[in-house]
Amino acid sequence: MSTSSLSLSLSPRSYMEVTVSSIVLSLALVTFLTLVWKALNLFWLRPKQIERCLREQGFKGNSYRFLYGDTKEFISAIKEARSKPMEACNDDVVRRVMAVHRYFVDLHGMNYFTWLGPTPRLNITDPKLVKEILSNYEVFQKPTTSKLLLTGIFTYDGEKWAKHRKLVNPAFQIEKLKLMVPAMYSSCCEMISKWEALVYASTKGFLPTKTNRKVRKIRNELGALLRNIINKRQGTMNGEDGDSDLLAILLTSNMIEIDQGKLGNKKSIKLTTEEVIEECKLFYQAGQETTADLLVWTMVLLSKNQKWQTLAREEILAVFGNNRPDFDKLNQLKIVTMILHEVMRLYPPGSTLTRFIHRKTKLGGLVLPGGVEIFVPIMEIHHDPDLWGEDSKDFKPQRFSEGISKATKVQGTFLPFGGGPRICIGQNFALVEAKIAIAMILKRFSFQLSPSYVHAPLLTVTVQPQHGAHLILQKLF
Ligand code: HEM
Repeated sequence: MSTSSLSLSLSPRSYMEVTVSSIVLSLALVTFLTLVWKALNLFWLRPKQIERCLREQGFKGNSYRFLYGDTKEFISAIKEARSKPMEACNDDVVRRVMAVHRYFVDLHGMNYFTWLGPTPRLNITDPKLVKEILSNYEVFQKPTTSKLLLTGIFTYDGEKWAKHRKLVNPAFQIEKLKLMVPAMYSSCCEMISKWEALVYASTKGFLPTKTNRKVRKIRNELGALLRNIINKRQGTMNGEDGDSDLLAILLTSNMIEIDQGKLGNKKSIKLTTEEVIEECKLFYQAGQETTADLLVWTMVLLSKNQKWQTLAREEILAVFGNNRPDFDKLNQLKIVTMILHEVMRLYPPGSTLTRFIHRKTKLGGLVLPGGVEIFVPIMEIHHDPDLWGEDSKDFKPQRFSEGISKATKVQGTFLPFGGGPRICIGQNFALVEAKIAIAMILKRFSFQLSPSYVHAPLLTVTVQPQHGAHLILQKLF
């Protein structure tokens, strides 16, 4: 039978069915091949292309391995750090806290890149480049990984971030912070009363000690401080009207007027109540751990350096006497401020900053391909002897005696709160809270490390003492 006689024998209907099914088949094949191509591009060709580009610009790193990247190295470096005592890290805090980073520095030098699966992560420590990254928030955006953990202004980008930041800013202005001092004070009072009760209990035989001492694992209570302050209905505590907690202030002060342009019309915008609550939840997450860490490391370092503990206490007594800490006098706490800065230099609660570039970007003399994550190791920068001097690993608050700018050889290298337009919105809040807490603690107690304390700083989300902070508190009067 000839072909022409076969085609003639098909009815128009069955001819259409053959055509439709072949179109469907072809479409399915094209879709499948497109997906395969996309996957191949995403998981192989693109990473390899980026790798070539980074090597051409002088960066070193492992060759990209399909899908895994450097995952195995990440896991084993973290495991090893957790299991080792500080002495095994040559007493180098950075080596223990930033184990993965140091592993790659040892392997490739400071200009290295690693692979988070198929995403390359580029280490940048040059202060000029860091400044450029932090200033240009529209190009250097927050990576998706950070968006998995948090929501709110911490993770937004572009216009949404700008709008939220503008609306939330007023709640953190000095005038508003002043209103929060009573809430901070009463939260600290609650914590200190608890500690006093425990110390008192120990003298009644609760702990078989002769003096009124008690070993406290203090970090959890310090963490609870911020929880109270964010939503503590102060009401009329000091004869003041209204609420003075952060949530209330945010709800009442989050309205701004924006100019509509030519006609000079003004339009008011504000966050919805849900958005305000969302932001407050973020403040718990972003502020609680970080501030607790600042306080806990301050107590650990003041325990190790009794001279500074005494100096700080003397200053606090000279400034406040028997009165409760008040906002205007907090500025007079020069020694306490130096101590807090030095603690955040050595143990920055957020030890790294990360950004993501979506498209080809110029950075200093480099041209980086899109799809690269940038990694700024704050703790490494804070411990760099070229920036801070040969004594960079030592606790020396006096380096901040003439302010931050004179403490370092290169400006912009003290980054506990990040930098640029996205600098920590809660930095003044955190410092006021920390000063009040430290002032109240130092007035009531002296403290030292317990023999059971093991110095083991570790990076979880923030830099924390792996086995807790075991301190012996002694009531002063
Ligand atoms: C010692 C305490 C604190 C430290 C060390 C700290 C550190 C930081 C750092 C390093 C950043 C920048 C992150 C980045 O650029 O990727 C940041 C941002 C932020 N922090 Fe803090 N923080 C502290 C306390 C607080 C507190 C108490 C709050 C709120 C009550 C807060 C709220 C925020 C928010 C909302 C952002 C995002 C700002 C934005 O992207 O515009 N932080 N913080």
